[in-house]
Amino acid sequence: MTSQTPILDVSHMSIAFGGLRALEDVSVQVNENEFVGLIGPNGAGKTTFFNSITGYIRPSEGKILFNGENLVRKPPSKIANYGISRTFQNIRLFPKMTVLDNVSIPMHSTPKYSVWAAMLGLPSVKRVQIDTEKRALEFLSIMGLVEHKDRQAGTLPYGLQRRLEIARALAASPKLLLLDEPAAGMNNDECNELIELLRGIYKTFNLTVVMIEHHIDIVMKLCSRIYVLNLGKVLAEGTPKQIQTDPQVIKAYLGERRRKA
Ligand SMILES: Nc1ncnc2c1ncn2[C@@H]1O[C@H](COP(=O)(O)OP(=O)(O)OP(=O)(O)O)[C@@H](O)[C@H]1O
Repeated sequence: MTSQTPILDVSHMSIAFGGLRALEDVSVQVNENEFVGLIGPNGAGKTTFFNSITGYIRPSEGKILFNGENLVRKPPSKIANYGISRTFQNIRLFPKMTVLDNVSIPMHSTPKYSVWAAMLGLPSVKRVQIDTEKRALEFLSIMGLVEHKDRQAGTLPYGLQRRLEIARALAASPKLLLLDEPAAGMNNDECNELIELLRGIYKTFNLTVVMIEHHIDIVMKLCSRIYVLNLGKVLAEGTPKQIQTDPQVIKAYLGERRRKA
């Protein structure tokens, strides 16, 4: 890692659920424009790590700095406004709403008009709504979803719902995008398409990305650096090559996945 100030600086963070230490003394630094992987066995604490950054779980110890701002004790809505968006392991869309509306909603989180203007139906409100729809369609186009724009989100095949989740996260204009198992449940072809899509949006939107993923080939292809969590602790950190050849990582995680593959 270079010596620049990290955009995300998590230091000595611990989280316990009753007697279970889900995270223990975890320190993770991510530089601007990095694409970082977070891997590890089931129950290692990866999603808990995302939940703490996004304000869903409060750490018992440690600091979470984003662009120098301490996120600990801040509510999820405020953290989202700082420029952190995420997707969820269990897809969280509005299933009864259209695909287009699912992407438009995050753009309304900071409306560019007053309540009065909206109530009076002023032309400025209409203009903002047209702009919002145009931008939402652009995100759908990037994610290959335009042809499905009028469908109810819940009726999309699983792989497309995952893509829609990413489009939604992008619509909030994040600086930092947290992807929680974006390839879960996808077949090989879908995984290959996802790699290209993620590579594209990472470059186009100048993003910083942290991705949890069990498909190791996806992590190895996209990430320049990887953290490995095991039993709530950072087991290793390094380049894909370093991680793939680390005996501790092979023992705790990669060996098991290779046997399954
Ligand atoms: N809200 C909660 N209450 C109690 N225990 C929890 C809670 N959330 C997570 N845990 C526990 O904390 C540990 C870490 O869970 P976490 O979901 O972060 O793991 P993970 O690495 O994301 O696993 P997976 O790869 O299976 O998604 C697990 O033992 C889990 O059962």
